[in-house]
Amino acid sequence: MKILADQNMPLVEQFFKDMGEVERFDGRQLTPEQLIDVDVLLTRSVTQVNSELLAQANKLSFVGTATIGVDHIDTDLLNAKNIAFTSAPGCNAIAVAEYVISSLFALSQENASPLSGKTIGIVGVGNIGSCLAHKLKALNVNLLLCDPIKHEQGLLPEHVELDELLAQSDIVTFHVPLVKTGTHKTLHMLDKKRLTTLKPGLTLINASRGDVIDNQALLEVMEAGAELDLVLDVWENEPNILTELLEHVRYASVHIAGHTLEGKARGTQMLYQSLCELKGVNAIKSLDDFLPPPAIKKVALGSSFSETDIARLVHLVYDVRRDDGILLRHLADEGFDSLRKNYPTRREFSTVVVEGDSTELAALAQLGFTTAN
Ligand SMILES: NC(=O)c1ccc[n+]([C@@H]2O[C@H](COP(=O)([O-])OP(=O)(O)OC[C@H]3O[C@@H](n4cnc5c(N)ncnc54)[C@H](O)[C@@H]3O)[C@@H](O)[C@H]2O)c1
Ligand SMILES: O=C(O)[C@H](O)[C@H](O)COP(=O)(O)O
Repeated sequence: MKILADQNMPLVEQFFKDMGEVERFDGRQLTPEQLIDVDVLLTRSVTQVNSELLAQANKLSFVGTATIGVDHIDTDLLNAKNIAFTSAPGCNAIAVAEYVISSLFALSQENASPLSGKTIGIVGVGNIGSCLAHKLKALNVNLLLCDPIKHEQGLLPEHVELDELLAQSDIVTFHVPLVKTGTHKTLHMLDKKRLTTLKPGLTLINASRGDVIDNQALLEVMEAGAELDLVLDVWENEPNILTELLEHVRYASVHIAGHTLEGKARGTQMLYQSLCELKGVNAIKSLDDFLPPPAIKKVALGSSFSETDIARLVHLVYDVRRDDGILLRHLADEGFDSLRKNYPTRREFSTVVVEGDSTELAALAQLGFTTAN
């Protein structure tokens, strides 16, 4: 079996080497010719899987993307060609939720404004939105949730309409898929009209897809003096982003919110599990077989613990300002894709064991840390 995998997908050889011959490709440069005689194609988000790419795919029986977003895949085409398809729902939910929490604490610190008591609106309450909501409940904030699809399914009675959520929140964070048409389309969900009505002081976080916010319109409202705190991980037209927007953004990163070591590796593992299921073989390999130990393994707490201390602990594991600095200093000389490819290792909160008898231990466990008395 010939397996073609994106060069930025970790642990492919470890998971798949017993199932076939593994070859790597550059996600943005894959050509139709490279798919001749290939049985399995494993991608990340930058490869457009469409009729043009599959024109010469004579043996392809399985396509997997190690991402939750599937806007780069023509799933109808795969269906029509009887090619099995799988994505990796939830693989990076923890990573993105931790990116948002790191951003919230960084803003709270820099604005000298405690997080406690703030109203946070979450738009899109799927894997990421619900993981984030669960973690935020540990932090004494008010939550507003917007997901009309879940609401229609009877799964989110507390759903708040987007415009009401934007008006009532101090911070709004987007976790929707990119949907270009239909009643619930998310393309330019924040268009010029909505952007001009946002209240001064609002924090906007986008770690979903760049096209959810009209970037040109955002630049125009910022240039016209809008007082918004912007945290942007995703951009329209990646990798050729609107660089003029950067000077208006508090924390800017290169689409890495989901790029913890665990988040990316879980995506590979989920594709391995799906292919094993399709081939009727036991999926005996697991992430624990391959992940290295973290640099910081254990932290001991004192007996009294404040919000500032939780922020310090979060930033000990991951401070979003590290990634902001990398983008600002190196975008021009390295380029967007290269910064993503060479992203420094980031681990999840759960890799750190927090010891102590503080009453805050339960909150830290809910945030995702491993705790021990
Ligand atoms: N920046 C990153 O690194 C990164 C990482 C992971 C995912 N993402 C993006 O985030 C998106 C969400 O990820 P997820 O794992 O939570 O996906 P998910 O499919 O589990 O959840 C998406 C949720 O959005 C809801 N939704 C759809 N249209 C909506 C609308 N118009 N208004 C409000 N809610 C709407 C859906 O009902 C669903 O509950 C992905 O599709 C992907 O594009 C980005
Ligand atoms: O949709 C997703 O899961 C994420 O956006 C994903 O992490 C994107 O990153 P990439 O696949 O390009 O590494």
